[in-house]
Amino acid sequence: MATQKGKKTVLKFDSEEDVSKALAKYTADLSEKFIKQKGSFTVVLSGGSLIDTMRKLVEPPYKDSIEWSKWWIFWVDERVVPLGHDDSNYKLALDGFLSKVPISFSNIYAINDKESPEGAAADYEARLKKLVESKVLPLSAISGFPKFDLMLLGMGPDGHVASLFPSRPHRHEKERLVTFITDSPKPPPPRITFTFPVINSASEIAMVVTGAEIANMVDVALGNASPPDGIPPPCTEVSAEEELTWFLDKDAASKLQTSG
Ligand SMILES: O=C(O)[C@H](O)[C@@H](O)[C@H](O)[C@H](O)COP(=O)(O)O
Repeated sequence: MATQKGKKTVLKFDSEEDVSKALAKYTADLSEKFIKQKGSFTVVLSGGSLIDTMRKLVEPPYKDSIEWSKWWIFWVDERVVPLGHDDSNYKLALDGFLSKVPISFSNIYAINDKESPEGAAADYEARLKKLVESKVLPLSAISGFPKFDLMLLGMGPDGHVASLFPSRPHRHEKERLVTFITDSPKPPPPRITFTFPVINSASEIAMVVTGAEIANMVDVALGNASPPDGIPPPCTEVSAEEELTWFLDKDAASKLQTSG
């Protein structure tokens, strides 16, 4: 069984606008590569500022050049609220991205918003397992967990990624694909989230991080500084099977050494 993990690249840009441009090109290039390789492109979204930073992807030239019909969309985490609620990551992505491009509705994996957090996590996991059976999602030869082509992640100032928070034990979940939380420190409290075994089985991961308030945690995440409480936060655990690429604007990168 293969055991090799992928590489890490840190890209720094002068502005958030430049991050947005580079992220669009990166995503479009990966879309082309994976569709050529395997006929589909599985993309996992986050909530937060990511969707706004993806705005250049739905503009020319990418809007017209990407083979949107081959895309499959998932969420690395979702707030357990009705899909039409302003807190919903699905609604955020629908309004800012998905409604602007011709991705097949049946390829968009929103959560079941009629379920409890526990039920929604179990339901999402069961649907992922069906996609493994139908060969839409391969299994990682390294971990044995489903392997997505691209995960687009944000990070909180406390070092959380997805809805895996520093002070919550579910960040250590090693068996489940999807777990849940009812007391998220970032509102709203009820959420479901992919677990680290699934996140770290992705071929490619983009960590998209902008703004000065996150600069100290970027320094910790990249191993240049110790965490304030001595406990490595979730962002330090992220790795991809092929490549983890950090997209930072000048403000987010402001605490890094020039060599970082
Ligand atoms: O549902 C969520 O809250 C997100 O998926 C979450 O994990 C987000 O990515 C980070 O909190 C960063 O958020 P910002 O990009 O807004 O800072």
